[in-house]
Amino acid sequence: MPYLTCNAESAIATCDPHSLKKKKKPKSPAQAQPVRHFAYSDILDATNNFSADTFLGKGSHGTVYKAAFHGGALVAAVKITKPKTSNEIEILSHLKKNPRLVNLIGFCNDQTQTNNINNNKLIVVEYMPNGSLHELLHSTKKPVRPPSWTARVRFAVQVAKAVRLLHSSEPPVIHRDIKSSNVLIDEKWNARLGDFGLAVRGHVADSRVPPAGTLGYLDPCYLAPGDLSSKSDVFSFGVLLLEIASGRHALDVRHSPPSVLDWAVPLVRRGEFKEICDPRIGAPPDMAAFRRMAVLAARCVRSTPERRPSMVEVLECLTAVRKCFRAPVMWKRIKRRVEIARGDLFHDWDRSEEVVRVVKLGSSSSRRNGKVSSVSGVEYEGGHANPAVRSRSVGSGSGLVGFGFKNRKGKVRLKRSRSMGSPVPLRW
Ligand SMILES: Nc1ncnc2c1ncn2[C@@H]1O[C@H](COP(=O)(O)OP(=O)(O)OP(=O)(O)O)[C@@H](O)[C@H]1O
Repeated sequence: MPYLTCNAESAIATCDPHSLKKKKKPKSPAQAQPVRHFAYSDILDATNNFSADTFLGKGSHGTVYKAAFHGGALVAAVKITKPKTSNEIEILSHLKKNPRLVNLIGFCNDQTQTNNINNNKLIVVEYMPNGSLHELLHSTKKPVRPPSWTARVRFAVQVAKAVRLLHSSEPPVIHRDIKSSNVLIDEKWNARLGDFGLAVRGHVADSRVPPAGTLGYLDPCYLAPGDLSSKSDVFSFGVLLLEIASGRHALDVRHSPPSVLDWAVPLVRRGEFKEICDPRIGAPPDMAAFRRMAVLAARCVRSTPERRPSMVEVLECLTAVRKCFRAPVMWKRIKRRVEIARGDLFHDWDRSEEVVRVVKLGSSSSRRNGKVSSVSGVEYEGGHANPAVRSRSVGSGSGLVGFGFKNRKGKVRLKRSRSMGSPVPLRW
């Protein structure tokens, strides 16, 4: 029987039912299929001529439609993008299909036909029916409830698995655009990493691609092609982890500082972990495990890339955290009582209503009403009504767009957003 220790002060012993050997599940149809070539006419049929009711969404590089092939026997997502598509096909076709990725099903390079849509190539990927992690975390639509702690940690582990897989493939793949809107949720409510439009394959030292990524998630040390390493993905993952823990956007001008990173890392350094917890669901029952997760996130965003953990270490740590969160209910109850008895519990999460009930110390200090400073060069989600920054990718396989500024010769140069700041160096 394996024993799991969360930390020295609150060591708990748990029987770990998850370490028991699981039966290998049969592969999903998409995993078993080779990459297919689609005729443009089939795509037109499947998307009903790219009709409005098949429209799934629009990113900074293109549009995505839902496609039903063979009378609905195969439901997929068709992405029409200009600069990113070829790169995405190239990257995905070299990766083994994996349940943690939004896998490639096929593509259409029917030159004569696709001329109708400005020479765009089309990529067909697995359809993710439950939207993105960004929508789950930040949707204000009722009755959408924010994900529970168990679900959040599960999503974090699943994304970490996806990134570890990319970094350990031969040659390694660096995603360069890890963010909540690129984490899609499949039919079983599992997270998968998608959008490989900015990904780079091969040995990094050879890479000459200009820096690219999304404001708020972009590694501030990645300023030139030679700076790229897998640790840039680790940085973006750290920001994502803070977003998952706090429910705050990576950048949100309603807050000061607007960057989740600039706000959360000092709290981690001061040991104010409960302040980081998403107030909509309150502190998790296992604060020791949460602390580990928050410290891990802070280590991922360290200002020195070499001092950031590898994705192997990140995954190991998150897997341990997940086990604490999945500890049998009886153990959780006992631990919770101990925490209450010693005054360690700040919030009580009433599961039936999923509302935050303050048990001790009155209400938590508000972190939503801070003075807001503006962030230059960022786009607001849903126009001016919502000042949360819409996290759009910048740059492409061929150049950096949007995040930089044009000099007199018209060339785009990288501009560091003031709102990003550089992460506070950590001592642990
Ligand atoms: N495989 C898919 N299944 C279902 N919906 C998808 C799929 N891929 C993308 N979408 C949806 O389509 C929309 C646009 O996705 P896309 O990847 O082009 O842009 P993005 O990630 O939102 O932004 P950016 O291009 O800046 O990274 C998103 O809302 C996303 O949820």
